[in-house]
Formats: sequence, structure tokens, C-alpha cells
Amino acid sequence: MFVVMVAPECAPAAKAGGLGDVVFGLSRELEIRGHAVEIILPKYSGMRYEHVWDLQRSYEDLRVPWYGGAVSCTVWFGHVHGRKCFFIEPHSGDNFFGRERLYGYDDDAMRFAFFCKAALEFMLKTGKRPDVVHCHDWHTGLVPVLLYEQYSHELGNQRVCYTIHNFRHQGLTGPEVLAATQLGRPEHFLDPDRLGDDHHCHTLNLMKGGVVYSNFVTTVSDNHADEARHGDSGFGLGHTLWKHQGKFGGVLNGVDYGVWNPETDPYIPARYSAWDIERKYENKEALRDRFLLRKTWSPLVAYVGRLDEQKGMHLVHHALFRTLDAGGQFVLMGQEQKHNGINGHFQHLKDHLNDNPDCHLELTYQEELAHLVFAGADLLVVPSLFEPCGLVPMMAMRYGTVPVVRATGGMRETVFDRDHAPHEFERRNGYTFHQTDNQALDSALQRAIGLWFDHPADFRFLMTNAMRADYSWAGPGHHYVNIYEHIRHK
Ligand SMILES: Nc1ncnc2c1ncn2[C@@H]1O[C@H](COP(=O)(O)OP(=O)(O)O[C@H]2O[C@H](CO)[C@@H](O)[C@H](O)[C@H]2O)[C@@H](O)[C@H]1O
Repeated sequence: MFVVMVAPECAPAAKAGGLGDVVFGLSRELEIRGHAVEIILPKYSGMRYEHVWDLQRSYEDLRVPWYGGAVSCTVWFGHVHGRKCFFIEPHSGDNFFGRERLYGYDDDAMRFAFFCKAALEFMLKTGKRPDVVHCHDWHTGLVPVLLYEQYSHELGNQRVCYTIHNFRHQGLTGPEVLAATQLGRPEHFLDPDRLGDDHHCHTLNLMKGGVVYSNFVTTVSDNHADEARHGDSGFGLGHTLWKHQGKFGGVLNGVDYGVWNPETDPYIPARYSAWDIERKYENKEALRDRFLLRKTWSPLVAYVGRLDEQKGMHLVHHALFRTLDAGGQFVLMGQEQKHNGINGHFQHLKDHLNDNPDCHLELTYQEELAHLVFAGADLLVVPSLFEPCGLVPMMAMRYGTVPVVRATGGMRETVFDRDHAPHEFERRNGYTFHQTDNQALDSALQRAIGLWFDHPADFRFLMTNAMRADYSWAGPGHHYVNIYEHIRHK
């Protein structure tokens, strides 16, 4: 099969979070299974170009219809750690992608509407006729809409799989996007059966367009698919998902063990496996050196993730002080994406705790350093308010770092409580809690820290359970191939 991914991210070159990991990891898995995969991305000026090999111009003067005229683009080609990627660079006064960050601008809807149109125009002009186009999140929700409404005659019967990583951001925008993309007909597209938002008048919902017009829609775990359809995790899209439930399902993400693997990881000083797990402690020492933490007999608890309300920031704050009270050490690695003020709060905390030898806050985004944090920590907290899948605990487990998570979304399918899970003992791999208050977090964190101090052999058993769990792309890759086959033959 020939699959084209149209995506706003691909790790590690263009990554803001887990979506980028999925686009890279799933593409790699599909290639291992013998399928041809190409990825189309915006050419962000803030991309990490050291991860793009042989970047070269592939198509000059791609004219993308836009409002009443056209915008000329250069399309570049390069390999991101083996993946074949095309990067679209528009030349216009809007400077859509020549900016510092990937997202978080007032004209994001327009930027990515342009990207969708340009991706299809590129496929059209270069004769690419994939069996399946796989799109991701609201940024690419317009791809199936444009494909069906404007390109189906010329591009033929392309099938679309659409994956939602985060229902919170749906790409709400005004009808000017219709004029820009030449879709026109506001009365047609603003209909609630198409792109009209159910809760805001005269507003387009680009993610809803992706759901309505795609042949199959996934989110990143079964449990989250249920939460989104029946609970409030769909952030207003529940009704649409219910209407389209025949083509909607959950597929738990995988982790790319080619990248996240303590046996081969180039970013950690001591490599190890479940068989020589004591070498993990060399990484703990290295992490302490790196963050100037004192070397005592104490558990090291970490948080790695975006600083966003989604992640339960009040509980992260609480976990930090609870850990210090319990005689542990705490490392936080996070950055906000939009200017939401959370960075300011943690910057203040960082200044306040500056001289504390048991605590370090790293308010940056550093892919390589995240590897060392996973390898060096004993425990990792993920107290998210909602979490569609949750790659961070899955990655941490591969490094024998025991997760303490709120049982929500995908984490209910991956982390099983040591004391309460109904699973056999060998499958229990962490600690979970349910509510969103401090006491709930304490109930899990205290048990975890207690086990570390009082029963080291049992703690080690839990670490090896976590390491042995298989959350690779093999299973999910197989699922996606089945979905692609299903929509191809429908
Ligand atoms: N400061 C920092 N420095 C370095 N690396 C950092 C970092 N902060 C985060 N990361 C990295 O970003 C990724 C985060 O992935 P997650 O799945 O945990 O969450 P995210 O909310 O971004 O993804 C959304 O999409 C993914 C993929 O579908 C879902 O798993 C998830 O539930 C959903 O919210 C990991 O690779 C992590 O290591």
C-alpha cells in the first residue's frame, strides 16, 4: 500500500508533543511491514534541521490557489531519520511557517488551511495517488473536506484515515477560511451536519470537518474513544462522534523502541536492560550531576510534559512538594506551548527553590535530555485531567521508571496499579489514582515512595514488570493496516 501522512509534526525534526512521535513511529512501522510511506509537513523555520538529511528542492513554483489568486510554494524533500518527508514552503507576505514556534498564533487556522490545500495541490501536480491519506488533528481536518469537495475528480478515489490526538483543540474559525481555500458556499459548510460548530454560531470547526468527511476516524486509545463519545472528553464533538460511530474507534499508540530504548539509547551514559537494571543507577547519578542535585539515598521523582492545564498542573505542583516532604527528589521538565501563564508560575517556583539540592525545574523543551530523565528517574508522575493516550508513561516504563498516573484515557490501558489492579502480579507496573484532588494523588504517590524506601526488592520487581510490558508499534501498526484495508475496499 502507498500511504501519505499529512501532518503538522514529525519527530524529532518538527515536534511539539506526542503527535510528532506517532507520525514518525507509525510511519516507520508501516515501512517495516512493506508499505510505502511519505510524509507531507510545513517547512517551519523553527524546525530542527540537524535531523533532516539531504534536504533539497523537489518542486519549484507549486501554485496553490488561495483567495482569488495563487501562492507560489517551494516543496523540499529530505529524510528524517529514514522517513521520506516533503516540506511545503509558501512564499507570501503571510509568512505562514517562517516563525519561531510551530503553533500558538492568531492565524493558526489560516496557516493550516493553507497547508491542507497545498498538500493536495502537491499530490495532484506530482501525480501522487496514495491508497490512503492519513491526517492528524484539527490542523489537517480540511484535507478530507477539500479532497471530497474540490479534488475528487482529479485525484480519484483517495481514502482518508483521520486520527485525533487531542479533542481540546478543534480549529474553530470564521467563514473566511472558505473564501481563502475557494470552498465558498458558507451556508453549505456552516451546516451542523458538515463543518458548522454545534456550540458557536457562524463558526467552522475544522476537526469536525475531518470527522464528517473521512472514511475512518481514530483516536489514540479505546478508552478515550468511549470517553469522547459518551463523556465530556470530546469537548463538544460527542454528538458528531456518536452520529459517525460506525467509522470511529480507538487504537492505542505505540512507542518507537528504535528511539526509546535503554539498551541502545545514545543519549544516556549507561545502557541497560531488565537483566542488568542496576546500571540504571549510573544514569540516576548522571542526572543528579546534570541538575546539581545532591547524592543521597532517596527516590527521584520526575515530571516530563507540556505545561498545560490538560496535564493537571495543580497536581504536578503538589507532587513536587509531597515528594520533598517524603524525603525524595523531584525533577520537572516542561514548557508551555501557548503563552498560558503556567510557565510563569513554574518560573516563580524555580526561583523559589533555586538553592534546594533535592529539586530541579528545567523549563525548556529538550528531546535528548528527556531520555536522560526517563533513564535516571525512579518514578514518574502523570496526573493528567485527561490523556487521550499518554506516551510519556509508556516511554518511562521502557526505562524501568515506575509511573504514578491518574487513571484516565489511554493510561487506563497501560498502567496497572501494583496493589489494586485485577491483573496478575506480573502485569502490574505502576500506581494509579482516580480523582483530581491532592489526596487522590497522595494515595498513589505515598505508596510508591513507601515501596521504594521500605521494600527495594519489590520495587525492583515492579521496575522490571514495567520494562517487560510491550507497548511497541507492532500491535497498533497491524490495527492501522487493517483500517486502511477496510476503507480501501469499502
Ligand atoms: N519539556 C520537554 N522536553 C522534552 N520532551 C518533552 C517535553 N515535554 C514533552 N516532551 C515529549 O513530548 C511527548 C509528549 O507525548 P504525550 O503523549 O505524553 O503528550 P501530548 O499531550 O504532547 O500528546 C497528545 O498526543 C499524544 C499522541 O497521540 C497522546 O499520547 C497524548 O495523550 C495527547 O495529549 C513525549 O515524547 C515527551 O517526551
